[in-house]
Amino acid sequence: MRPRRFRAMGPLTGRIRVPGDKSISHRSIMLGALALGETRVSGLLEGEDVLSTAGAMRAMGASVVREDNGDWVIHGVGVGGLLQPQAALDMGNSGTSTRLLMGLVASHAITATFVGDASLSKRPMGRVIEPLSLMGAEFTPSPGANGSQTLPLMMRGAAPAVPITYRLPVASAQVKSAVLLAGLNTPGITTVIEPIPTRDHSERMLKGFGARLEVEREADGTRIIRLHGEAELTGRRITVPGDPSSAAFFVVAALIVPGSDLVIENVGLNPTRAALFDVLRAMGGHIEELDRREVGGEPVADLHVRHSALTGIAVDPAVVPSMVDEFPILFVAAALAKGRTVTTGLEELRVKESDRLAVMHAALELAGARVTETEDGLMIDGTGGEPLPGTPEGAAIATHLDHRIAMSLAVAGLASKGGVEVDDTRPIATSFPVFESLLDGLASGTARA
Ligand SMILES: O=C(O)C1=C[C@@H](OP(=O)(O)O)[C@@H](O)[C@H](O)C1
Ligand SMILES: C=C(OP(=O)(O)O)C(=O)O
Repeated sequence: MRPRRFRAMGPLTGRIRVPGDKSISHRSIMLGALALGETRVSGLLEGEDVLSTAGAMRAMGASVVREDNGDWVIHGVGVGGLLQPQAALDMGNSGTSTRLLMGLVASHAITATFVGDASLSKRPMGRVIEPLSLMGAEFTPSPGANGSQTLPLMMRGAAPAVPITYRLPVASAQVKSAVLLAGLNTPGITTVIEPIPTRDHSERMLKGFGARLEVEREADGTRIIRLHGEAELTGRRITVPGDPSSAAFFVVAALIVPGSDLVIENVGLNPTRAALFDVLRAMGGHIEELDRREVGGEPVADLHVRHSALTGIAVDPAVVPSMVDEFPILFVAAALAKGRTVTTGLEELRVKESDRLAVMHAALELAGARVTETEDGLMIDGTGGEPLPGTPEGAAIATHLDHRIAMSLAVAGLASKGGVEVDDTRPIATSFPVFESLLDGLASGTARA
């Protein structure tokens, strides 16, 4: 464990840049590993989750190499060409690696065992086991596994796999992507019906690599995604935009720390990801988009954020999929806002790296905030801008191997009287390895002015 007390510091000013998007980084490596020829990725997130994906793709035959200039170069095996891994695939803390790679393995004639850390080993895999079994894959729980739907799991892919039409029972980009990736090496057309739109990086990137994929939108917003199987993918150049889910921590920090005036450069603003910024604006946050442009086929802007007086709101549950990872940090903003913030429709937060409703409830209360937990959300009565008391001496926030809990409470510490003690900062490296150095740079005034 690596504990740390995060304390109030001066205003956040200057310009920073956050690392590459985690979702796009995973997919760059996976699709590059299935393509023919070279894929060159700049701005790849070098977080532990993405490195788990890189390790697995190497174990299945792809060459994945980091060059001295920071670019990552991938030489793929071609769709259908994945090799039998010689050892269990260690997915660490990463749900995205696990579920998407299960999709890839499902339509190859190979057997793979997936293992993960204590957090990942509790997360539900039934949601991918169901559609991938319909496609022909077979799953065997390892002896001693806790039930049949959690890691460790052994799976045997099917070749040829069976194309399916699958309606997503849960709004999940990971499940959608698992089925689409399995469809790549499946004869015929694999169809995913998505009643509630989720992040669309897989669709954008599959097309970019040359797959035939069509998206139809129905009047009620349902998306029907059809992927033509036995695809041929061709290597390409990818520039990964900055991760909005990482930028979120510094956006909220600048909003709640008096005097702050911060520019966060190169933030991905794909509409299926960016709802947090709209919610914070509706709460009174000054967040301005500068120089809107396209990077790697994704909308990007620099965000100019200034300290703001926030007001609590009721968050529309319709936006949940487009900010699903941002609720822990939104809860921190709510704890500093004037009045009550009400969130609903957040059942999925209970099956992330931790139960993010229960853990944020306990964490914010320990830091002195007023929080009520419901079945599907939190209600938070904010301080109206007054700093939180902070965690008492000798008590620490339990982060439960969840990077977003650790970073959210670190930000809460910046707006506290006595500081917030986080029990373990190590999980931060899964998605945002330079989080603490960026924060410390801002505190010491070394961020670029
Ligand atoms: O597809 C992806 O890259 C992701 C999808 C989301 O998960 P779900 O699909 O389980 O909601 C998100 O929470 C995760 O951080 C990344
Ligand atoms: C839920 C997350 O990631 P994953 O599902 O890939 O572990 C996250 O990064 O917040």
